[in-house]
Amino acid sequence: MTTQQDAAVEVTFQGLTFTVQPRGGGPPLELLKGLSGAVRSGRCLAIMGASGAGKTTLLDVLAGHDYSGTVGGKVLVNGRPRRLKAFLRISSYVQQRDVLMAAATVREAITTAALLKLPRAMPATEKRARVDGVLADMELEGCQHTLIGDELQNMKGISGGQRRRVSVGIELVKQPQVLFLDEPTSGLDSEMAVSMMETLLRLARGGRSVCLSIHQPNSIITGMFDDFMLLVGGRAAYAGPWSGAVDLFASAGFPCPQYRNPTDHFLSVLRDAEATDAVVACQTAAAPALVELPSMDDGEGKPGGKGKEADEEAGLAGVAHNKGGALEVGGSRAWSAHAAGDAAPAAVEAERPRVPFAFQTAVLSVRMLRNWGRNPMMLAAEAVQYLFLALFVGLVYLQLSDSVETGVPDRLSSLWFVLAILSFTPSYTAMVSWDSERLLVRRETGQGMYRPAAWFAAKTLTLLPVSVAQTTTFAVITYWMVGYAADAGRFFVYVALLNMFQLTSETLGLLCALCTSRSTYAVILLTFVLLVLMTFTGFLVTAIPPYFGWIKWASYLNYTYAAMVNNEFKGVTFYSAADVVVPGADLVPSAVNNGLGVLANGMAALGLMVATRLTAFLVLLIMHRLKKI
Ligand SMILES: Nc1ncnc2c1ncn2[C@@H]1O[C@H](COP(=O)(O)OP(=O)(O)OP(=O)(O)O)[C@@H](O)[C@H]1O
Repeated sequence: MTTQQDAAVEVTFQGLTFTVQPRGGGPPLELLKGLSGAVRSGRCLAIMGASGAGKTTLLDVLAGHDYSGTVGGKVLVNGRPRRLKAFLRISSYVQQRDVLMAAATVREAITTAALLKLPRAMPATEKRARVDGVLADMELEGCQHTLIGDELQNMKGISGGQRRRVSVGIELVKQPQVLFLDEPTSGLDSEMAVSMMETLLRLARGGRSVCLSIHQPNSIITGMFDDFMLLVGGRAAYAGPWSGAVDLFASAGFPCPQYRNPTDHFLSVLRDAEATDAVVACQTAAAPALVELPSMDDGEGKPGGKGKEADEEAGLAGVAHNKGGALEVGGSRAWSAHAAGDAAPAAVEAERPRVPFAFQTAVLSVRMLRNWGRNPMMLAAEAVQYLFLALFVGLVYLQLSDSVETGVPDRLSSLWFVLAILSFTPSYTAMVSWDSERLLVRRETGQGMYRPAAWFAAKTLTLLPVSVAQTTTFAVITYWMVGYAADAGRFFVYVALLNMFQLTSETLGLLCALCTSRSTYAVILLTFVLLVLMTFTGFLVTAIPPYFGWIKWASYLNYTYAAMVNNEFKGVTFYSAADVVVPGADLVPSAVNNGLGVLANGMAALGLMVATRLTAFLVLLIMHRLKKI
């Protein structure tokens, strides 16, 4: 795999600036201050600097990753303005944090990436070969069948170094020509860090352009750098071949002491503001080769003479022509248009998924099912929870009588209690589940691996049978233990109403989680919404103030409760202490009786279930667009 070289791609940047508006107000912050350099084919550019120097920001901007600021300056791909959408197709970005599915094995994680990232038309044997190649390249063959795991979930798995390799491997399946990595060696011991660097160097030598940020490299690792960029406060203290860095510091008056790791020396010099200014001034004057941009007038201005293929790969061929078909590669018109496009975050388009929606949904469904299969305790805990709550309700209201004095109020409160349980339980479960998936969905949809709609469809498809099984079990136990009307028709209506209700609650939990950036906020929002809705079912408050009247009509709790009460009371009789027969219909409290029958209330509940689901779907799409998930 490392030997495959489609086309050499060189990314150059000149006068790159990045400015953000601080959230707390104040003047704009310039995080990158006129940086120039190049990520060259077959070479490895290492970016170093103290914490907060701007390494991640630079990688984000170069990789075209999601950012919320204004970019200035030029980013060229093989000498031509970068077209972000096309560039994302030929490049990959491995972020600092490993966001992986804990319940997948190493091979499964890379296979899923291959299925979703590679064209559907590619034969399965070829995809398998690609996965094998990645496993070999990343030296993961020995642990390919080991679970990735997660300490927080108490799931034993692969080591930290192997996790980093899996993250890189997931990006390598599409054989990117340019690879950006944010601190690929962080958290690894020195031996693993060296091994990771060797792997990356091998990839570079295979024809890729590799750009990485790094912290505290040891001398073996620094010996592997081809090109080097040293940042200090968003400025470049050095940008050029690694071999020239020591000389530059020496010429600025800061020679590296013998036997000292040069990178340690550089960082210690840059701690002093005056010394930093001296080094930056020296660097500006020296302008090493790395900074020089290829000639923009030269359509073949790229290494290896593979300009045409590389341009096509970068998607540049189309934009390089004006309306008349004449080349406009170096023209300022074309240039400024693209620079502006890159500067606007809204224009950042992720790589388009190349596999059909149905296939994405199928792959994700299999992964979700496998996740449940590997976490039997998760499913079992939920089942036990429903079972326990059903038995609890059954025992509290065991075999209610037909007495007007006791049976009627207890029936009303038991039905309300059942709904209270099915309001909180599924919604909180959905919220917790989204919280554990949020980062993974963000990374994968952000990279265009699949559409958010495919995730939503897979979630709905896989969740539905489980929810129905859980709720139906809950309904059967409560119905017969409590002793509601012994009538098959009423029983099935009860089961159907509870299933719709459970799904709406589950969706409401997801909706609250999608609308908020943190689980804490989601809990607050969901609790508030549910408590408000529960207040106005007619059970807790009989005379609802007119200004709150509208809540009742928008509440799925109101319709479901009214349907359940009508289903239980209408057409049956109850007995008072004086043995007077009272028709059940007369015992439905006026506050609960909303004037609609069982069917009409059920249809309203169904409509709200669909509406809530659609709203959650739309919010997911909007949040994805706004890069907020
Ligand atoms: N959106 C933002 N708004 C304000 N300041 C920001 C924003 N993003 C980054 N910064 C600031 O920009 C500086 C550079 O951040 P960056 O994450 O690029 O540093 P870094 O060199 O990668 O640091 P580290 O090595 O600790 O990861 C930091 O001071 C950071 O606080």
